[in-house]
Amino acid sequence: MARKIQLTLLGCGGVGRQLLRHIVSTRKLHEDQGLRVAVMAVVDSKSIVLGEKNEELDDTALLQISLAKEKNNQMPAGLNARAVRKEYFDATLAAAIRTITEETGRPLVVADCTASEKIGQALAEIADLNCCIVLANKKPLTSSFNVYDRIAALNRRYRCESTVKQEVGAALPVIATLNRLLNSGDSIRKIVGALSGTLGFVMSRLEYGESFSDIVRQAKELGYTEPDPRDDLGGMDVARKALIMARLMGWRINLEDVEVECLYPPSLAPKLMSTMQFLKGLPELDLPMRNRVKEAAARGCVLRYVATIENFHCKVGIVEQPQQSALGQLHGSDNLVEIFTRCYSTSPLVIKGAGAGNDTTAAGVLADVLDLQDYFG
Ligand SMILES: NC(=O)C1=CN([C@@H]2O[C@H](COP(=O)(O)OP(=O)(O)OC[C@H]3O[C@@H](n4cnc5c(N)ncnc54)[C@H](OP(=O)(O)O)[C@@H]3O)[C@@H](O)[C@H]2O)C=CC1
Ligand SMILES: N[C@@H](CC=O)C(=O)O
Repeated sequence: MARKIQLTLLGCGGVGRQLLRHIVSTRKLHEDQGLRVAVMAVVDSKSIVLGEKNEELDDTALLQISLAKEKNNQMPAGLNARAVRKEYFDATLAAAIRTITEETGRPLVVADCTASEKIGQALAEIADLNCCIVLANKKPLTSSFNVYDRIAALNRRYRCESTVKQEVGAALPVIATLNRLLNSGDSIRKIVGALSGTLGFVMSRLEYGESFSDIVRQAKELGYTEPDPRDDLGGMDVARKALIMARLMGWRINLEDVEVECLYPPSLAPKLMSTMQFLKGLPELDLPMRNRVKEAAARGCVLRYVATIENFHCKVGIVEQPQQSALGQLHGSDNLVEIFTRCYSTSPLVIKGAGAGNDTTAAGVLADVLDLQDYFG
């Protein structure tokens, strides 16, 4: 009898849809390992789809959901499912999760693949229900300590590898590495990293003379950017990743404490225009960016968007790097993290690999879900 990991998926956008496909395509692999990922519910911003009679959603339903959300952003009609409730509110999310755990009498993994800020409160309530939580969404871990502490209290029953290094799959575990270092009593002195697939892609493409606005558009098409690319270009996405690492080290700091360099002017801010209007306005940044790249090149350097975490301070912004340095050599959406500790003092522990993308992020989420298998008897 296979060990069943019950899962509820929150968010069925680029990452969530891909996660459903990964779950279906890895059935045989997991079966051979005596495991089954049983998707009990899929939730988007408007509805929740639950399996019939507390049963999991079957693979046909999972693929139908993934396809329909991709095609027209709607949950499909005529599913073999118990309920599709419209007008779904975050306030009822924890109640729905409680019902699933009570009715099935089994624990549940809740995977947050939304980009929602508001969902943090519901996740904190879900954490109180003793569920396991997996996050691709960085916002719940970077908002108030009321939410953070309740999720963090789950200890080994929450996983967030995809928030920091979405490409981990199973290969580049930054969070797991930090946890191992901390648990072994090593002290982390400094972390320096290029943590954004989008900004890595943008900075390295600028070296080939492409225009800033074109590269950003490509990054969006490739699924590297956040739903609103201003989260990336404004530095907030990198700031959140830095904050997640800082809080993991026990620092009681907030997003406002992170020093952030924003790459677009206030005239293009979200409160003034939509994402589409922003993309249209981006060419005004082409020339200043081109000049900045040229000036750095005259000094034998390239531009990289770097996070530095040191002495209870996090800073994210563009830094000129010598072309031959490890950061200067990064290409495309590759990310790189250098961790300096008592044990790794002169030669840092380095983690490097391919950057953002829905496929790799979903694989990272799935790896985190499977990592929780010991909680499912
Ligand atoms: N793409 C990448 O490379 C990486 C992404 N991430 C993170 O993964 C997360 C998902 O990204 P992505 O898939 O691109 O985002 P999308 O915007 O494509 O999808 C977000 C999904 O969340 C749903 N949603 C929004 N609010 C709620 C809510 N309150 N309750 C339930 N569902 C909700 C949306 O519903 P609806 O469909 O109805 O609009 C949508 O299905 C983000 O937090 C991102 O930062 C992390 C690492 C890498
Ligand atoms: N937009 C992010 C995606 C993952 O966090 C990035 O570009 O790195």
